[in-house]
Amino acid sequence: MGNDEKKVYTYAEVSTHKDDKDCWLAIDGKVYDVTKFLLDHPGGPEILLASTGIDATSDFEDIGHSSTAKAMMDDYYIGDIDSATIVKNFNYTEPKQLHYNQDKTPEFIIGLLKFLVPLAIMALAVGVRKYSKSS
Ligand code: HEM
Repeated sequence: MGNDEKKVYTYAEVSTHKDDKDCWLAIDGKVYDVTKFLLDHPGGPEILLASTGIDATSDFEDIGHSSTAKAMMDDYYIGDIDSATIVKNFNYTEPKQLHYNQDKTPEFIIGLLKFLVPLAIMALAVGVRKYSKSS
Protein backbone atom coordinates (compact mmCIF):
# COMPACT_ATOMS: atom_id res chain seq x y z
CA MET A 1 0.00 0.00 0.00
CA GLY A 2 1.37 3.42 -0.90
CA ASN A 3 2.18 6.02 1.73
CA ASP A 4 -0.43 8.41 0.34
CA GLU A 5 -3.20 5.98 1.34
CA LYS A 6 -2.62 6.38 5.09
CA LYS A 7 -5.76 7.44 6.88
CA VAL A 8 -7.13 8.24 10.31
CA TYR A 9 -9.73 5.72 11.42
CA THR A 10 -12.11 5.75 14.33
CA TYR A 11 -11.65 2.96 16.79
CA ALA A 12 -15.22 1.82 16.07
CA GLU A 13 -14.41 1.37 12.38
CA VAL A 14 -11.20 -0.56 13.07
CA SER A 15 -13.07 -2.95 15.35
CA THR A 16 -15.44 -4.02 12.56
CA HIS A 17 -12.59 -5.63 10.56
CA LYS A 18 -12.31 -8.84 12.50
CA ASP A 19 -12.52 -11.96 10.37
CA ASP A 20 -10.05 -14.04 8.38
CA LYS A 21 -10.93 -12.26 5.15
CA ASP A 22 -10.64 -8.78 6.61
CA CYS A 23 -8.51 -8.48 9.72
CA TRP A 24 -7.26 -5.23 11.20
CA LEU A 25 -5.29 -4.75 14.40
CA ALA A 26 -5.16 -1.65 16.60
CA ILE A 27 -1.70 -1.46 18.16
CA ASP A 28 -0.24 1.59 19.84
CA GLY A 29 -2.53 4.04 18.06
CA LYS A 30 -1.79 2.56 14.64
CA VAL A 31 -3.92 0.40 12.36
CA TYR A 32 -2.53 -2.73 10.70
CA ASP A 33 -4.30 -4.72 8.01
CA VAL A 34 -2.93 -8.20 8.72
CA THR A 35 -5.37 -10.10 6.47
CA LYS A 36 -2.56 -11.34 4.22
CA PHE A 37 -0.27 -11.99 7.20
CA LEU A 38 -2.68 -14.22 9.15
CA LEU A 39 -1.34 -17.55 7.86
CA ASP A 40 2.27 -16.37 8.04
CA HIS A 41 2.10 -15.18 11.64
CA PRO A 42 4.45 -17.39 13.72
CA GLY A 43 1.99 -17.21 16.62
CA GLY A 44 -0.84 -18.44 14.38
CA PRO A 45 -3.89 -16.75 12.81
CA GLU A 46 -6.33 -17.43 15.66
CA ILE A 47 -4.46 -15.30 18.15
CA LEU A 48 -4.45 -12.36 15.72
CA LEU A 49 -8.18 -12.76 15.15
CA ALA A 50 -8.69 -12.88 18.91
CA SER A 51 -6.97 -9.50 19.22
CA THR A 52 -9.35 -7.75 16.80
CA GLY A 53 -12.21 -5.59 17.99
CA ILE A 54 -10.14 -4.43 20.96
CA ASP A 55 -7.04 -2.34 21.46
CA ALA A 56 -4.38 -5.01 20.83
CA THR A 57 -1.45 -3.01 22.24
CA SER A 58 -1.11 -4.98 25.46
CA ASP A 59 -1.68 -8.34 23.68
CA PHE A 60 1.12 -7.49 21.26
CA GLU A 61 3.49 -6.25 23.95
CA ASP A 62 2.84 -9.05 26.44
CA ILE A 63 4.32 -11.56 23.96
CA GLY A 64 7.59 -9.64 23.86
CA HIS A 65 7.75 -9.57 20.07
CA SER A 66 11.26 -9.28 18.63
CA SER A 67 12.58 -6.23 16.81
CA THR A 68 12.21 -8.29 13.62
CA ALA A 69 8.50 -8.62 14.37
CA LYS A 70 8.22 -4.89 15.01
CA ALA A 71 9.97 -4.10 11.74
CA MET A 72 7.52 -6.37 9.88
CA MET A 73 4.61 -4.29 11.12
CA ASP A 74 5.45 -1.51 8.65
CA ASP A 75 4.32 -3.78 5.81
CA TYR A 76 0.81 -3.92 7.22
CA TYR A 77 0.46 -0.36 8.53
CA ILE A 78 -2.53 1.33 6.88
CA GLY A 79 -3.22 4.35 9.07
CA ASP A 80 -3.73 5.79 12.52
CA ILE A 81 -6.54 5.65 15.03
CA ASP A 82 -8.29 8.83 16.07
CA SER A 83 -6.93 8.84 19.63
CA ALA A 84 -10.15 10.30 21.05
CA THR A 85 -11.99 7.13 20.00
CA ILE A 86 -9.63 4.49 21.45
CA VAL A 87 -11.24 2.23 24.02
CA LYS A 88 -8.73 0.29 26.07
CA ASN A 89 -9.67 -3.33 26.56
CA PHE A 90 -11.00 -2.87 30.08
CA ASN A 91 -14.23 -4.55 29.02
CA TYR A 92 -12.62 -7.92 28.35
CA THR A 93 -15.49 -10.38 27.85
CA GLU A 94 -14.31 -13.48 29.79
CA PRO A 95 -15.56 -12.45 33.27
CA LYS A 96 -18.97 -11.61 31.80
CA GLN A 97 -19.29 -15.16 30.50
CA LEU A 98 -18.67 -16.52 33.98
CA HIS A 99 -21.66 -14.52 35.17
CA TYR A 100 -23.81 -15.90 32.37
CA ASN A 101 -23.07 -19.48 33.42
CA GLN A 102 -23.53 -18.85 37.09
CA ASP A 103 -26.23 -21.02 38.55
CA LYS A 104 -28.50 -19.03 40.84
CA THR A 105 -29.83 -22.12 42.67
CA PRO A 106 -27.14 -22.53 45.40
CA GLU A 107 -27.55 -18.87 46.39
CA PHE A 108 -31.27 -19.40 46.77
CA ILE A 109 -30.87 -22.55 48.86
CA ILE A 110 -28.32 -20.87 51.14
CA GLY A 111 -30.74 -17.97 51.62
CA LEU A 112 -33.51 -20.40 52.53
CA LEU A 113 -31.25 -22.29 54.97
CA LYS A 114 -30.19 -19.07 56.68
CA PHE A 115 -33.85 -18.58 57.51
CA LEU A 116 -34.83 -22.17 58.24
CA VAL A 117 -31.89 -23.32 60.40
CA PRO A 118 -32.45 -20.81 63.28
CA LEU A 119 -36.16 -21.59 63.10
CA ALA A 120 -35.46 -25.32 63.41
CA ILE A 121 -33.13 -24.74 66.37
CA MET A 122 -35.78 -22.63 68.09
CA ALA A 123 -38.44 -25.27 67.49
CA LEU A 124 -36.12 -27.91 68.88
CA ALA A 125 -35.39 -25.81 71.97
CA VAL A 126 -39.08 -25.27 72.60
CA GLY A 127 -39.72 -28.99 72.07
CA VAL A 128 -36.97 -30.02 74.47
CA ARG A 129 -38.23 -27.57 77.11
CA LYS A 130 -41.78 -28.87 76.88
CA TYR A 131 -40.58 -32.47 76.98
CA SER A 132 -38.31 -31.94 80.00
CA LYS A 133 -41.06 -30.03 81.90
CA SER A 134 -43.66 -32.72 81.41
CA SER A 135 -41.34 -35.54 82.45
C1 HEM B 1 1.21 -6.68 12.98
C2 HEM B 1 1.21 -7.37 14.09
C3 HEM B 1 2.10 -8.55 14.39
C4 HEM B 1 3.26 -8.98 13.80
C5 HEM B 1 4.00 -8.36 12.62
C6 HEM B 1 3.68 -10.18 14.51
C7 HEM B 1 4.82 -10.90 14.21
C8 HEM B 1 5.29 -11.98 14.92
C9 HEM B 1 6.55 -12.63 14.72
C10 HEM B 1 7.60 -12.26 13.66
C11 HEM B 1 6.65 -13.63 15.63
C12 HEM B 1 7.83 -14.59 15.86
C13 HEM B 1 8.55 -14.27 17.16
C14 HEM B 1 9.18 -12.89 17.16
O1 HEM B 1 9.88 -12.54 16.17
O2 HEM B 1 8.94 -12.13 18.11
C15 HEM B 1 5.41 -13.63 16.39
C16 HEM B 1 5.11 -14.53 17.39
C17 HEM B 1 3.96 -14.49 18.13
N1 HEM B 1 3.00 -13.53 18.12
FE1 HEM B 1 2.87 -12.01 16.80
N2 HEM B 1 2.79 -10.46 15.51
C18 HEM B 1 1.81 -9.49 15.48
C19 HEM B 1 0.73 -9.37 16.34
C20 HEM B 1 0.44 -10.24 17.35
C21 HEM B 1 -0.68 -10.09 18.25
C22 HEM B 1 -1.72 -8.97 18.25
C23 HEM B 1 -0.64 -11.14 19.10
C24 HEM B 1 -1.66 -11.37 20.18
C25 HEM B 1 -1.45 -11.95 21.31
C26 HEM B 1 0.51 -11.96 18.74
C27 HEM B 1 0.92 -13.14 19.37
C28 HEM B 1 2.04 -13.86 19.06
C29 HEM B 1 2.40 -15.11 19.67
C30 HEM B 1 1.61 -15.86 20.74
C31 HEM B 1 3.60 -15.50 19.11
C32 HEM B 1 4.33 -16.81 19.38
C33 HEM B 1 5.41 -16.70 20.34
C34 HEM B 1 6.10 -18.05 20.43
O3 HEM B 1 5.46 -19.08 20.15
O4 HEM B 1 7.28 -18.05 20.74
N3 HEM B 1 1.15 -11.36 17.67
N4 HEM B 1 4.60 -12.62 15.95
